[in-house]
Amino acid sequence: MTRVPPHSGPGRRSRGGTLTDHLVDARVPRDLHAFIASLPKAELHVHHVGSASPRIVSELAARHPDSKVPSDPEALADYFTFTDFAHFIDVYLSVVDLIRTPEDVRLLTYEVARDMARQQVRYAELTITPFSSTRRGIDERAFMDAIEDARKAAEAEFGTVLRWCFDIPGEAGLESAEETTRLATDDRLRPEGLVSFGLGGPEVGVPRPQFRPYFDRAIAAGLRSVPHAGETTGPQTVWDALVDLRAERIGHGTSSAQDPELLAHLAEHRIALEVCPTSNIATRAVPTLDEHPINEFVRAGVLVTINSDDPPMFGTDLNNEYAVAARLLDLDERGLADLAKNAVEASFLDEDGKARIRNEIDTYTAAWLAP
Ligand SMILES: Nc1ncnc2c1ncn2[C@@H]1O[C@H](CCC(=O)c2cccc(C(=O)O)c2)[C@@H](O)[C@H]1O
Ligand SMILES: [Zn+2]
Repeated sequence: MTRVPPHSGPGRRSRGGTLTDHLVDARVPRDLHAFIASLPKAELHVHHVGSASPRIVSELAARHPDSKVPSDPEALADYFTFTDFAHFIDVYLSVVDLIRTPEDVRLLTYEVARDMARQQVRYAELTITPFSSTRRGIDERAFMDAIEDARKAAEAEFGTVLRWCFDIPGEAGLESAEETTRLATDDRLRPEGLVSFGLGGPEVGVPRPQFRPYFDRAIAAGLRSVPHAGETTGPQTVWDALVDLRAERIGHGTSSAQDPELLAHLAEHRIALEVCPTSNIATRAVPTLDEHPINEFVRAGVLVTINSDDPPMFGTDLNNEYAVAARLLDLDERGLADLAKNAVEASFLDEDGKARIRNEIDTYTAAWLAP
């Protein structure tokens, strides 16, 4: 197995910069960017289709000219500019429509793993929405085989360990909840890599409690509960995710900062927030990075993890999200290493696997700081 060398960003724009140039913050010292690039990491909140690189999306758009997704990378960057969250979901679904065959699924999954390996991601829990693919005609058995084939190839070739989170696209209603639960709990179908069960899509008009019976079935089948909550709605949505869906982690949880009692509860019970800073700006969930509540989370003692959500769509990658966190939290190398270890702690990897990555992080950081 060969380690994929770190590289500076997710790809090169035709005008010579990288997709994240406009986000790489000059206020973060260059050597911190270098430290981050080779820092071993774990990622807990990142979406399958949302991670399709511009190259993959362009290639698939060229195969399907009937799609409204541009095949030109330059036009694609403009296409991935959103006026609000609903607009983001529309664009997201237009990319979902490009994934039409099991081979598309396998290619996408393998290439996402390659991009992660380039950023020294040792372990990732990738959120997949199987309902969105099976309802568009991809055979369920072929879908599972495609993601498992890519997962095993990526681990063998890149050393990146992938696990799956299957999530319900909440706005698609209880039909999608039933289908997602069936795919996640039927022993003849559920893939070996499946570890958790989530809930994504718009939160407005999609109350969490209605999904309790489905999360009960998923948890009874041994899956861990990790719904999105508090991304575009208030702290009550986070409370509902904790109480009704028995969430062990919260996707985003941005509005938790509005409720000191909720922050104290999250901290006391070590319920991690899967924070995705640039996502929150790109979807307009938070107006500007300087207004992001990540500092409130840290001050309250909440277990904060850093994630990229849908990196190419948001013109970022995981390394850049760590650089954003370094600036917002004023972190040095040790602070960044602690962030990386938070994600390891909050992951559903077994204890041996956690110890292995934690040791890698500590060894790397010590070597970096050695005089
Ligand atoms: N930041 C995010 N916050 C929330 N979700 C996010 C985020 N990023 C990515 N997602 C993904 O977007 C999907 C949305 C899919 C969806 O809403 C929908 C609605 C109606 C029909 C269908 C369909 O497939 O027929 C799908 C979710 O499954 C989720 O995994
Ligand atoms: Zn998400």
